[in-house]
Amino acid sequence: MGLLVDGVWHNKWYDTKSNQGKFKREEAPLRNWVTADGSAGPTGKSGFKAESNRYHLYVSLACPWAHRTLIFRKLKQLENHISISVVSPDMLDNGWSFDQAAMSSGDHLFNSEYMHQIYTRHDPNYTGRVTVPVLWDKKQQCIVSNESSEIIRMFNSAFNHLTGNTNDYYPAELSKQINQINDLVYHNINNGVYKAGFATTQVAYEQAYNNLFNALDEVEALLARQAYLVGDNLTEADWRLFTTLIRFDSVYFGHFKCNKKPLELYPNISNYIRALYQHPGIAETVNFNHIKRHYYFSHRQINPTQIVPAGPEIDYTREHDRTVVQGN
Ligand SMILES: N[C@@H](CCC(=O)N[C@@H](CS)C(=O)NCC(=O)O)C(=O)O
Repeated sequence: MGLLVDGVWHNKWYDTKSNQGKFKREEAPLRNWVTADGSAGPTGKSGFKAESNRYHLYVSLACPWAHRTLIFRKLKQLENHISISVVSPDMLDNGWSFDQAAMSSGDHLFNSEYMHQIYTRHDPNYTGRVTVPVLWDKKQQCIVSNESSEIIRMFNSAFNHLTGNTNDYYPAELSKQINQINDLVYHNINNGVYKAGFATTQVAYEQAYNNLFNALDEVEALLARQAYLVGDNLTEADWRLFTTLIRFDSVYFGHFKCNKKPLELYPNISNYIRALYQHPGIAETVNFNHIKRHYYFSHRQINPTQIVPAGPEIDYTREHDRTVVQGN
């Protein structure tokens, strides 16, 4: 784990000392948008037109942020249009790697050894963390974006003319409600588990833990009244929450000490997780080998023995009580 400074890799863990033991996630810096006609998106430059086989997605199957983009690639039938490479779950002194002996697919574009080489290919003097997911433009040989919440919005709509898939997970009339729930989920749950797990003071940990379980209680109450986060249709908000929930009992409960209750004990949340898991195409985007191996093996300051737990055994294919959504 580390970062690039002027294009040179430095092995360094997150700095929590300067922030009262709290983990603070940095903003992703590369924020261009692929659009249907190549015009500029809400941020960044123009020139990234949606074209078949022009873009490549670098992901980790362990990472909840990258998982969102894989889900949208699947839901929006983009698999024949956007190629992918999968990094190894082991994120050690050189950061994400393409070690095929350690479960990586290899880098299909450049045969690189490490993910940081993709960032320096984009900018030889790059400074910053080397995160996944990354959306790469094969035409201009540069990174389009390294922000998952924006990559899924591009996938949601920019390629519709190529795929004919017009399912909309961020419909204009629901955008306000979706943004609102995303806000609660992002700060307290998606990032909340990391704030608990990476905290280096008791106070910072307990604060994150309390915020996390309060937010889960809110979600549990909401899911008692309706099938999904924003009514009866699946939206982006559900997929953003799902990638954290599916990792919860296997990783965050133990490794990140988010152990008030496993999600299996929340009647509505557990049914909801199964409904999303069983949605066509989704189960094949979930890989518990990568997920467990990444966290338990890579975070040596949290788990110095690097032993990967054998359990838990949870059957996500069991029946659920959510209504099946047609169309989306
Ligand atoms: N804001 C980014 C966050 C991505 C992110 O933090 N990914 C993690 C993996 S789960 C990563 O690559 N971390 C490496 C690091 O922080 O050095 C997004 O949502 O795309």
